[in-house]
Amino acid sequence: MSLQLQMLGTGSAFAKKYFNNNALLGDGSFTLLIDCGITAPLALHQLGKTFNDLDAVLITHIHGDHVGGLEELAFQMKYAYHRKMKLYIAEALRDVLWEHTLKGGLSQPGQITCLEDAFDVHTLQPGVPCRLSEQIELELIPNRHIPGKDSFSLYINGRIFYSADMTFDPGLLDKLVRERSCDTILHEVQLEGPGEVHTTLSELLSLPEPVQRMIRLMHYADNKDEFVGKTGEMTFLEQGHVYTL
Ligand SMILES: O=c1ccn([C@@H]2O[C@@H]3COP(=O)(O)O[C@H]3[C@H]2O)c(=O)[nH]1
Ligand SMILES: [Zn+2]
Ligand SMILES: [Zn+2]
Repeated sequence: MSLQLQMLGTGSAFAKKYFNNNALLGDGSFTLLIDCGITAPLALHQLGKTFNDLDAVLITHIHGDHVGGLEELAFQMKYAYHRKMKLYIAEALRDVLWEHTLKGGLSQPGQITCLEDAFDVHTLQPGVPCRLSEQIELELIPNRHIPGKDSFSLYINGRIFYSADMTFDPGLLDKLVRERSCDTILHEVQLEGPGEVHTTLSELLSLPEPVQRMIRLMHYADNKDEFVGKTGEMTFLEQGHVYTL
């Protein structure tokens, strides 16, 4: 069963050539937006789409390049399209998203006073697969990104790993490939410098070649073209292209 992946953007948080690393994942009759960053409204517009073309949005963690477009999404759904967008979010992120990110802009006494007034909220528990559509099942995997902040990777249809933002975790990748039938890895990459809160290209290059061949790189800096041909067996995802997974 194949899925379609179209990256709204493939850029790092500070990239200017590329939009924020947000993705459209579709099964033909259902479209999920994975993360909705600051640039998501413009990126979607440039692909000739609107928020009304989406069925649901999922948030991996609370950083502007992953949640900064949610206020516009919620307002457009309420005042232009007159419906609520389904929001899939880890239970651990639910209150943080409202209290620390969205409340200031979205709240309107008597109209929008909580996250549920703005979205059709579906909370997810890590490790518990959730069926989003006939052909999309998704599980949250807690990852290490910013110490002390919750953040999650995604495991889709028991075979596709979507790292979101995370530090290098070769043990997790090895386990997914060896024990959980993983055949596709969509992985963030920091091309230069120490990883700190991300996974570096040199760390990914230490993985066995068969694992590298499963990896498509995303969340990269503006100088990505300098690294074409220097990524071992791994290839770059390009924003806007439609991939069949
Ligand atoms: O301890 C920290 C926290 C953050 N940052 C930067 O801020 C960005 C926030 O979005 P991001 O997670 O896509 O990328 C992060 C980094 O670029 C950092 O370098 N070190
Ligand atoms: Zn990011
Ligand atoms: Zn982040």
